[in-house]
Amino acid sequence: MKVSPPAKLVIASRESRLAMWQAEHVRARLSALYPQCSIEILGMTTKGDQILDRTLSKVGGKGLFVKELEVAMEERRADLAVHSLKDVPMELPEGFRLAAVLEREDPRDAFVSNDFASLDDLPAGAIVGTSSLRRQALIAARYPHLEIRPLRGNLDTRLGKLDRGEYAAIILAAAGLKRLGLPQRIRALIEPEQSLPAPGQGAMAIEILDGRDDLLELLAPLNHEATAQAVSAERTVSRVFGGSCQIPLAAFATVESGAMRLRAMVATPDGKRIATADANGPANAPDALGTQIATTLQGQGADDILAACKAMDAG
Ligand SMILES: NCc1[nH]cc(CCC(=O)O)c1CC(=O)O
Repeated sequence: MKVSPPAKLVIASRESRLAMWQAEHVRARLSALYPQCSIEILGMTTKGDQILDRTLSKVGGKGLFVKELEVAMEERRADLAVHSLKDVPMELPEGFRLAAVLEREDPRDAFVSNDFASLDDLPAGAIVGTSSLRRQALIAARYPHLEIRPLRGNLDTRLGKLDRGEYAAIILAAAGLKRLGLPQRIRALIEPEQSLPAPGQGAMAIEILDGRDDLLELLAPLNHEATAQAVSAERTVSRVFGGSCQIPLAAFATVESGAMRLRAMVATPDGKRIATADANGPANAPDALGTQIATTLQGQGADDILAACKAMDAG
């Protein structure tokens, strides 16, 4: 069936350079599919972008990056919103849904430094910047001699702090650096075996108002089935453990010829206690595999680990 697009579509996006790149990417793909449709990008600042001084988890979490965009869709100032899936809450607010998940970029974490080639090369006491509890726990577990300090802000801000010498090295998502045309900043890619990615890392998602079935059809060609299956399993794991970014949690799925491999991890922020799980299943039943992995993690004491995280957070 031939889809007929409206005369005009508006994409809501955060204003960071990465968010704008992603919105522009979606705009270009939609323009190629629907050349007669005029597509605009509505850039906006979210609360999450404004809060740079506190741990995000303490002030409201991932929802802070998407709320303003959702309001724009509710008020019909925008038709769709483009997000880094990693920043999208596990449960969307009522009235919204994901319409498409785009093919994943490199899901790995990247080691970025001006003076050192890899984590292995850092001397004792070297300062590593990351505000991700997942990255913090994984580094603390393998490199207890390094000092981890918070690092917030958009990618350019973070790179600026590294370049001013505030850190010996920082850890960033490879996907963001590649999209911004900064792959040369990556000194080493950290394999999933060493640093298991966060749920959804490297994937973009398009969110719409529930009920905009006109858009669903229009956006369907942008959906990448294997990526959608993988991130669905990853997000199920996160959902089982409360879906917050207050706990160090990783979940990473790969799909090949209809088969999925899902790996997941929960840890205490100091990396002293870690539960891991690794399982295979059919790619077309991602939620079942996600639930199964979560159960395995629970069998390894994940709930204890989470209780310990909460106790540390309160203390
Ligand atoms: N937490 C912020 C965030 N959300 C998405 C990305 C990068 C792109 C992606 O993972 O899709 C980043 C930066 C980072 O983690 O370094």
